[in-house]
Amino acid sequence: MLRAENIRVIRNGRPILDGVSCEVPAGKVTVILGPNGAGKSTLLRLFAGEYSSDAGQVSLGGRPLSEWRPKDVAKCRAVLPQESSLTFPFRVDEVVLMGRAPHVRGMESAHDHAISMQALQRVDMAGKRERIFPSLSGGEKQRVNLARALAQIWEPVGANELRLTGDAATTGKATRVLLLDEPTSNLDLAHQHSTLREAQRFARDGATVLAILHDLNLALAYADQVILLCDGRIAAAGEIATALTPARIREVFGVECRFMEIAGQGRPFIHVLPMSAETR
Ligand SMILES: Nc1ncnc2c1ncn2[C@@H]1O[C@H](COP(=O)(O)OP(=O)(O)OP(=O)(O)O)[C@@H](O)[C@H]1O
Repeated sequence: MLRAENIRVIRNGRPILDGVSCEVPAGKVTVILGPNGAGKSTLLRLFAGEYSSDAGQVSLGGRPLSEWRPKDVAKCRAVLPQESSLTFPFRVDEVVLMGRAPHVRGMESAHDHAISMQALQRVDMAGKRERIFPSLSGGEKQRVNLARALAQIWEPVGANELRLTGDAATTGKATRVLLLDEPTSNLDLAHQHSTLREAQRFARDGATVLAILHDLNLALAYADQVILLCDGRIAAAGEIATALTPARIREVFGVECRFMEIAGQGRPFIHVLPMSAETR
């Protein structure tokens, strides 16, 4: 479980997150939604340990992130960034194997290779495992990076090994955290869904999954919980069915929409109504 308590982040003298408190539970998919500039990536990067806050605290598994040893946290928290900066001509399978680095002593084992191969299969890239990473398309790179993140947290690491405190320690649960910054942004329709199904599979297996999405319909299809950000503050948070409503969407995104249902399809979807000339 991840927790943010009363977070304030200031950039250029201006708060870009202010008074943000939220919980991201294990076993669920939590999606961060909000307009451009709302603070979504900033919040995710705090949980990823890439930023620190000017006030408040971020904790993982009941312990402040600042107290985690980097080598412990790398065993149980994987991050899919928005863009890959990898330009060296590594092969695809080598890139995925890098995800196993926190677990490797000496050389990678046959087990590490097997995990990397399974992760590549999950993102439908096993057939391109010998390709040179920088030569891949944007969407293919994104899927390989997802495989690397999945390989990193493929297996739960025991609570004792991670020296967990609080709830996580008393229940003896292992912690796995998957942080996804716009994981579907470069993907075709089928791979958008398979990526989020994979994230959902990890969550159902006990992992804490937090993803930034722009597509409200993908959020409705895969999220259990949402954190709706607007101007650096939380506009709504909680179960998606109660937190995401047409009124909130109007308030936060400034668009009119209807929730529609197809009989037998389970979750509703959103139909955004065309903007009138006055509201444009
Ligand atoms: N280093 C920085 N210096 C100044 N302003 C920053 C810095 N980093 C972020 N910001 C500002 O903070 C706000 C939140 O940025 P953030 O990237 O978290 O938004 P976001 O919700 O992820 O947006 P998007 O949907 O466009 O990706 C934006 O207005 C951005 O310009």
